[in-house]
Amino acid sequence: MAFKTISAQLAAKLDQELMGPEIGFTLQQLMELAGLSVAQAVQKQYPISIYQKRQILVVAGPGNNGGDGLVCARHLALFGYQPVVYYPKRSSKIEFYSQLVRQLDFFGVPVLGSDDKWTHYLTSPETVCIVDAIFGFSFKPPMREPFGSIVSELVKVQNAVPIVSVDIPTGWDVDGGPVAGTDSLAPSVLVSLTVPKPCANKLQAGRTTHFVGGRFVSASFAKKFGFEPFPYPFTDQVLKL
Ligand SMILES: NC(=O)C1=CN([C@@H]2O[C@H](COP(=O)(O)OP(=O)(O)OC[C@H]3O[C@@H](n4cnc5c(N)ncnc54)[C@H](O)[C@@H]3O)[C@@H](O)[C@H]2O)[C@H](O)CC1
Ligand SMILES: [K+]
Repeated sequence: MAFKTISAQLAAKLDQELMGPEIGFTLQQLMELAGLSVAQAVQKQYPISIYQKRQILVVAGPGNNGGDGLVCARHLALFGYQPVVYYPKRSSKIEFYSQLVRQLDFFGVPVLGSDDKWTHYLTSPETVCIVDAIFGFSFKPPMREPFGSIVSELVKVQNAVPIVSVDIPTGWDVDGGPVAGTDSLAPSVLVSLTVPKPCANKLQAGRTTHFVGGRFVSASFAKKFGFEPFPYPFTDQVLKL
C-alpha cells in the first residue's frame, strides 16, 4: 500500500497536539495503545501457536520509544509469549517508567539492567523475535554508548532472529534512513506509530513487513497533518501497509 509520511519535526508537533489542552490525551494513554499495537503486530507476524519456545527479547531505550517497549512486553506476556526486557538506562525522572517496570514484575516478566548479561537471549530458535524499542523519532545521530554496542550486537544476529522495530529502526535518521558508516539495523518488521516517518521509504523491499499502529487520531486530525486516516479493520490495532 502506498503511504504518506510526516517528518520528525511534524511527528513531534503531532504528539504535542494530541497531548495538548484541546485534545487532552495523556502520554500514558497513547503509550498503552502504541505498545498494544506492537504486541499485536508481533502476534500477527509470529503467531504464538506455531512456536514451541516463545521467548521474545524486548530492548528498551531511555525515552518514550522504550516506554512503548515496556508496555508491549506486558501485552506479549498476556498473549502467552515469554518476554524478557533489557532496559539498560532507566530514567528516574519520570515515575511513570518505574510504574511500567513494576507492572512487568507483577506479570513475572524479567527486566534486566546494565549489569546483567543479555546477549544469550539473542539465539535462534529460543527467541522468536527481538523488539527494538531503543530510539524513536527523537533520535539524533551519532549514537552514544551503551546503545552503539547494543545495536552492533543486534546487527550481528538480525539474519537469524527477526527484529521488530518500534516506530523507527534504531540508529536510522528519522528523515534520511540508514546512516552511512554505522552498523545498520535491517528489521523484519517495522511498526510505524500514528503515521510512517520518511525513513520508512528506505525499507528494503521483500525484507521488511510494514505495519502502521497507534490507532488514536481522528480523520480530520489526520488530514490536518497531511495524511489520510488508515483503514484499520474491525478491532485491529495495526494495519499492514
Ligand atoms: N503519537 C505517537 O506516535 C506516539 C509515540 N510515542 C513513542 O515515543 C517516541 C518518541 O519518544 P521520545 O521520548 O520523544 O524520544 P525517543 O524515545 O526516540 O528518544 C529519546 C531518548 O533518546 C536519547 N537520545 C537521543 N539521541 C541519542 C543518541 N544519539 N545517543 C544516545 N541517546 C540518544 C535522548 O536523550 C532521550 O533519552 C516515538 O518514536 C514513539 O515510539 C509515544 O509512546 C506516544 C505517542
Ligand atoms: K525503535
